[in-house]
Amino acid sequence: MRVLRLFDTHSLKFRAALFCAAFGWLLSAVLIGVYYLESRGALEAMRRAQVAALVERTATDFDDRLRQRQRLVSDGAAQLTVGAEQLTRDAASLVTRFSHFKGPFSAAILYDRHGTIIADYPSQPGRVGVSVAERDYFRQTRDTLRPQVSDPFLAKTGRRLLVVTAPILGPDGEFSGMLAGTLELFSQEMFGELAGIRIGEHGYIVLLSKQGGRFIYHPAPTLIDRPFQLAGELPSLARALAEGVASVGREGLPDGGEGIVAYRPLQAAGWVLGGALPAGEADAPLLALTRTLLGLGLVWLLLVPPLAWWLMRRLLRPLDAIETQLERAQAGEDHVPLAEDGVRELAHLARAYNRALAAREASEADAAEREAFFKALNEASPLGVLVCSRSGVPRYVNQMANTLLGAADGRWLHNAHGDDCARILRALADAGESAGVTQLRARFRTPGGERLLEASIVALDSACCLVVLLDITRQDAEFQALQGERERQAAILESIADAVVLTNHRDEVEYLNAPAQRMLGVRGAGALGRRLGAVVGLLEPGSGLPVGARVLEAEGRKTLELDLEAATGSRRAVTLTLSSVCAQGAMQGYRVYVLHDDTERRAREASHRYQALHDPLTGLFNRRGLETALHQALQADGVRAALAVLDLDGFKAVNDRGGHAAGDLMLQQVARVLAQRVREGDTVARLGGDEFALLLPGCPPDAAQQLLERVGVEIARLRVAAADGLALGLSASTGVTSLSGDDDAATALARADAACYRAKRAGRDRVELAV
Ligand SMILES: Nc1nc2c(ncn2[C@@H]2O[C@H](COP(=O)(O)OP(=O)(O)OP(=O)(O)O)[C@@H](O)[C@H]2O)c(=O)[nH]1
Repeated sequence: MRVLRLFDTHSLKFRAALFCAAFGWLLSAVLIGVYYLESRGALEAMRRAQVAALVERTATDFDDRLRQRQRLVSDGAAQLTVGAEQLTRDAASLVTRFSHFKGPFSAAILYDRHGTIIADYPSQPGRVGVSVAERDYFRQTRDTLRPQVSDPFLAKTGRRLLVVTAPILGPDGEFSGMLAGTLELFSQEMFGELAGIRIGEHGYIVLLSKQGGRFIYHPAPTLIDRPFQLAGELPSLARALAEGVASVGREGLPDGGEGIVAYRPLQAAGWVLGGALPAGEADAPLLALTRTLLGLGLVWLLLVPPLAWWLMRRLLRPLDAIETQLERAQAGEDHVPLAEDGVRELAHLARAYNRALAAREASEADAAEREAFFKALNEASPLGVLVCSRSGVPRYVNQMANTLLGAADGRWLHNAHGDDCARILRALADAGESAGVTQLRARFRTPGGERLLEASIVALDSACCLVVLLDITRQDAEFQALQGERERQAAILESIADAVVLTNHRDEVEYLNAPAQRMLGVRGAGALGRRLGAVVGLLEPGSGLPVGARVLEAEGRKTLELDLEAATGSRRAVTLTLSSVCAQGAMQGYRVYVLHDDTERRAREASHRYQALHDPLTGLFNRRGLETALHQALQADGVRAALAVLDLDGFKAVNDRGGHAAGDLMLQQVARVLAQRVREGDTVARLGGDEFALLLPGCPPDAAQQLLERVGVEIARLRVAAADGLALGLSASTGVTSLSGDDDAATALARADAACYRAKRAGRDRVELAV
């Protein structure tokens, strides 16, 4: 079980330890990898340097030895400045000069110019007379006249020999022959040491011929002089041969296998000295290192998890303390603050827990205090407060709730009316689904009588509801009474013919009766809540300017005549009676508008006014109309006007011959002529019979006279038909006067009338100015 707990993948310790272990593994893998690669590089470099150094050292040594011998032979040849014949003749004695060759060489040999051995020292039977004309070293010596070192060759004695040559020149510098020193290739003085040189344990030195096609020396004697194919993947050897430079690398060995090789050409002979360290030996330290690293890695692999686990346990130990504390706190034991030590994050956690603990204790104390306060409040509350389950089982009932419900035994729903009880139970069950408060009214039969209670229900949690009960029995009775009163008032208002509109303190329509709806051209619901000014226009008659209720109140006018423009755009004349509701509280600022439709009355009055001032036959003003206009003109400051009285001539004859209808027609035609000739603002009146008058404000007498003369001409052209078919005409006599400031209507008219009379007497059909 304990082991299983170790591998709890949800545990923080397990995860942290796993993370640490994984990190440790990864880090160590990276370090080991880097170390391995570094070491491999260093070992390789070291191995290459080792092989290259040994090859270089050996090659330098052999180069020195060969050069030393080349110098010896060259110096000897240089001392023999003899012609070919002399050389052949004195060869036996000349060769003895080179007795000092013994040591560095095994023998000194003289050749004639054709490559035939002519003398040797020490003498060896069978050597003199042998021809080397076809050998490379002879041809090259002869052709280049420079010292040469031959490739090793197998002598008849079975020994492997080497020849170092130099040309013998005659007095004229011609080729006379050749001096050579022979030496055994594997003598101690030359390459005999090669067999003893080792690179590491299995590494060895080889010597390759110039073309690299065969081994001059190889530790395996069977390979010596055996030609081999230079494989393409030996770049270091190829480079050493082709470019004559030293090179080192890891590649195939000339004798097969693979390893680290180094090649260095011998300058004196043009051969190539090579060193080879087989890969097996070269890589042995690397293999050992790899094994060591793998071993260490394995140990680290096994060691890291327990280490990480141990470390995490140590680091997270304060977490166990926190867990224990929290369990104790949950079990209701005393709250003990956590120690705020350990790693910083856990110390922060402990500090945060301690703060939360302190805050919780403070809020618990606060809650307890508040609970006591609310309990006291509930007991003293005029509201019934009840906490019950969703099925209505009470858990807390205050004093007032018991009183209101009339049941102290907890069966508070027992007294509720059947329907109401079911509604309350449904509301309790549904409470909380919509976050708000559910309000309903329920009737209860209590010992004190029937009660109507308003219950506000709100869910406290998934199991409990709070019910607040308010006794509204009396308010309901009052409301019912008020409702009845309202209905009565509404019936009265609906039965009267006038429009009644009630507006509130913001001038918004609160009520309007059916006549008002008709008059305003709106339906009740459409106008309610809108400002009266937006629903209907109350306009001053004549000017058409809007009139507001506040203006009317400010002017102290309660009843006045207005024009009403309805929402439909139609206008009508109304009499408005405005009264403010004299009440404090909710109705303050309310106004009642009573609108009486005055259209007919005002039309009738207008007709009367018109008839009183106008002549019905011609539509012109009558005498009273003229007198009114005359009176107004005389009252104006700086009066300046002309007044004309015009009387028709011979009208009686028109009447008599044409009949009364023809007379009326003539009168109407004359009226039209007069009305057409005057300006706007002038007044034309028929004073009676065939007598007319014109009041021309602002018109000087001369201009009036001229105007009326033109009018006279037009009147003279008028014709009406008589009964006998004849056309009847007439003329007009006119008297004109100017109004003066001293005039009144009568004197002015009399003066104009007198002028008219004078025109008549003067022969009619003319205009006379008053004097
Ligand atoms: N058709 C018609 N005749 C009317 C009306 N009022 C008055 N009369 C007649 O008009 C006539 C006026 O008489 P006079 O003033 O003598 O007529 P007159 O022929 O023009 O005479 P002088 O003015 O002297 O030129 C009378 O015969 C009236 O009966 C009316 O409203 N219609």
